Amino acid sequence: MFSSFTKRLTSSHFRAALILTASTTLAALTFPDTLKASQQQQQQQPHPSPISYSTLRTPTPSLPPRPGAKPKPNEPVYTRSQVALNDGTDNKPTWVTYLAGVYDISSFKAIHPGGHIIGQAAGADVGGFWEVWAHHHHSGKVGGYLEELRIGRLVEGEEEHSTDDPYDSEPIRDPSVQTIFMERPYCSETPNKALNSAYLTSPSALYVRNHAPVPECAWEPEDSTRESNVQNHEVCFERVQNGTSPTLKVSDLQSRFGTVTVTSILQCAGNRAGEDIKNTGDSGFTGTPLERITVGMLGNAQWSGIRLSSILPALYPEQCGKAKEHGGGEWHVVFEGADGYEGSTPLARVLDPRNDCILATHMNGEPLSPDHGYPMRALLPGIAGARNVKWLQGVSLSKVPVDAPWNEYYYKNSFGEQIQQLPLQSIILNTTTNSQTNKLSVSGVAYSGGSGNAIARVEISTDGGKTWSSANIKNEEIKKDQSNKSFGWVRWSANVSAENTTEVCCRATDSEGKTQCEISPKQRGYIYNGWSKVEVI
Ligand code: HEM
Repeated sequence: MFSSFTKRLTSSHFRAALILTASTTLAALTFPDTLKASQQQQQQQPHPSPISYSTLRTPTPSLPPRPGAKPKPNEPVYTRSQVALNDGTDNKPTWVTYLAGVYDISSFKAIHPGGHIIGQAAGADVGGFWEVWAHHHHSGKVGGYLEELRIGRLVEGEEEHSTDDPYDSEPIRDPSVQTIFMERPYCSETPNKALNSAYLTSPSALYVRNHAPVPECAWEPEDSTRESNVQNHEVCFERVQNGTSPTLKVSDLQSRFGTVTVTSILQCAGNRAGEDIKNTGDSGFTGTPLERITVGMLGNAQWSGIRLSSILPALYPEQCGKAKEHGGGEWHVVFEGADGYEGSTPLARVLDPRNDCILATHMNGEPLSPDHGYPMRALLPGIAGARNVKWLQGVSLSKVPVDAPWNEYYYKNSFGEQIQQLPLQSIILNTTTNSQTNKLSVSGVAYSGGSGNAIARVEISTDGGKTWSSANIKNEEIKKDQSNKSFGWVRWSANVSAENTTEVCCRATDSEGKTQCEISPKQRGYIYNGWSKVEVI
């Protein structure tokens, strides 16, 4: 899936990053038709430079390259052409280079957490790929592998020097409205104040979890052409019938299937990762910039787009018919982003009209912003953010979940299952003590996650959960639209006595009577939903 997608990449960013830093062998293997054209295009054409988003683009600070593994005494020395010969074909070993080191990844390929795409660097340098998949520069795990895999060094002067920066055209972000964890790939959360200030979260404040640079399709020009570019955006629906893969324009999809607006939270599976570590011990987040995640990888918005429950049966009647007969069966919907990211979600979930799954083009009435997937993204209410693939350019059905790293290695629970549905949740966003009345005002949000059930009550405790009092839920501000369920959040507030109060906690109960537990089970650091607890100073 990934490799077929890679051939369809249109971003000159990606091509440039891969081509200019990888060997000719690699480039010829991966992008046979586009290599020369792309290089010429790079030289001849500056980046598109209209106003609005594009003039606001700024380079993000580059990361220092990972040091690589130390040279071993008397280690062999190789030329780049010798490395290129060992590209894993015809039973030859697979070698790669990084800085001056030569590495044998023949056995490592099979256990690489990023999956088989490591093969794209066979016989060549990994540096350019790691500029795109910059997690290699953050992860504590990569250095140890490099030590193990090192087999020699390059002759002096043959190291690769990256000439292109895939992160040089990121959208500008206002650091005053987001808390930034990583610049490459950009990753941030929304501060409590912004979450607490309105029923709908603004696009500029909404958390961002990118895994690679923002791709070229989102480098959008002037405000005047944003809407028309959305209409002209194309999505490839792979192997629809008789093996054909039609590419359909958004405007065609809209006129055929209509558009709807639904309200839903969007939440990263790693939200509350810091509390998870505090309450249940270390996780994969420990030691990474993401261990600082608090409660803000979350937001609530009105999303407009086309229902997948209309599109999929029309394009994939056979599979959808079977899925309906057998309660969903084995099929998965695979979403491919223009950044190389992929995710999949069971067809049964996406096909059920009650689940409000759409291909979204607008957030709160405006075209999506570059960081939130312009011109189109998957929006699967109640499903972890990681599956709501941004910069959508491909949709397909598969009998197995997609074998991308974000499905196979990341975003899985302790049982090795792909995380899909978000849990019931309530979060305290503000506490204020009034010293005159000796009252504590508490406010926050609650939502039911994957079930889409209404929130029946939110309760507050100031004695560690021995006694509870009900909060006031602001049901009146829920926006009316075409939503079939309650995937949006409710905001709530409460006034409790501040007398001897050192900590306040909250829990939510949904319309089926399900209530949050004090501490939720360990899920490899994901989807923590224990009571939200805040110290009162
Ligand atoms: C010597 C070569 C390589 C080593 C030792 C290596 C090692 C790793 C490790 C340890 C991780 C998991 C990091 C963590 O979870 O903390 C990872 C993830 C990943 N790797 Fe590699 N890798 C190599 C080459 C490549 C290449 C050439 C590519 C792309 C063509 C690639 C693509 C990825 C991707 C996409 C991920 C998922 C994380 C992300 O979103 O960036 N890797 N790799």
